[in-house]
Amino acid sequence: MTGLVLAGAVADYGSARVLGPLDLALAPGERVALVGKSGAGKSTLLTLMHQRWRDQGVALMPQDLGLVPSLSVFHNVYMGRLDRYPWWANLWTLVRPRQRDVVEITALLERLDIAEKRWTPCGELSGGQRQRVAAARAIHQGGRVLLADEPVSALDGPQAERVMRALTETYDMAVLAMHDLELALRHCNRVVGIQAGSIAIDRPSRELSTSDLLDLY
Ligand SMILES: Nc1ncnc2c1ncn2[C@@H]1O[C@H](COP(=O)(O)OP(=O)(O)OP(=O)(O)O)[C@@H](O)[C@H]1O
Repeated sequence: MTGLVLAGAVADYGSARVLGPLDLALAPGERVALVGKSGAGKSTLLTLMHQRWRDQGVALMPQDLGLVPSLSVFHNVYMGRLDRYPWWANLWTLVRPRQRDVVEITALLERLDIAEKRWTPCGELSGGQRQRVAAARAIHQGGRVLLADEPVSALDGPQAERVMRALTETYDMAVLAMHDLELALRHCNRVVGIQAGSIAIDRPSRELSTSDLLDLY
């Protein structure tokens, strides 16, 4: 499997440059923690990666999660694979889900400790529960690379560990915007630190401690 390259990435809002120009290459096996203070440009960079790599098999877990509140947990997770099935199969699933999908999605929800809410509408879940559903949808989707914007920000310690493990076990390549530096260093093998729209640090996690990253904040 080959890697992915983002070259000459630039983002402007009006006349203000908020990111770049910057280059970033992602090699197979790399799980990158994107760190930096609020407003540094992490979400903007993830958005650019999503746009550039859209046809490369990208799963996106956005900061706002993008769930449909009126649909059940099961159906929101199912949506990760909507484009794999014909329209009539998707429509049928709304009314009568196929047993094999129910079994597969239930197993995934059990892994993320949210299976008991399988048929609950997402609009009736807590923030942490919704975040686990969005993680399950990203895992169910599959693909070459995961882009996730603060995927465990609403979860307590053990839940965050569980979700980070599930995400990084599923995807060979990933870029995850993270605020919890210890969690980032434990689950990602490369750290890219963003400061004022530029790359200030780009090193393997094993060479870093949380104190090395504090200058970014
Ligand atoms: N729609 C927008 N219009 C104008 N400026 C924007 C817009 N979206 C983001 N910005 C600006 O771009 C910069 C980078 O924002 P971005 O959301 O990428 O930061 P971030 O590092 O992801 O922050 P956080 O950790 O708070 O999510 C910020 O200065 C922000 O104010």
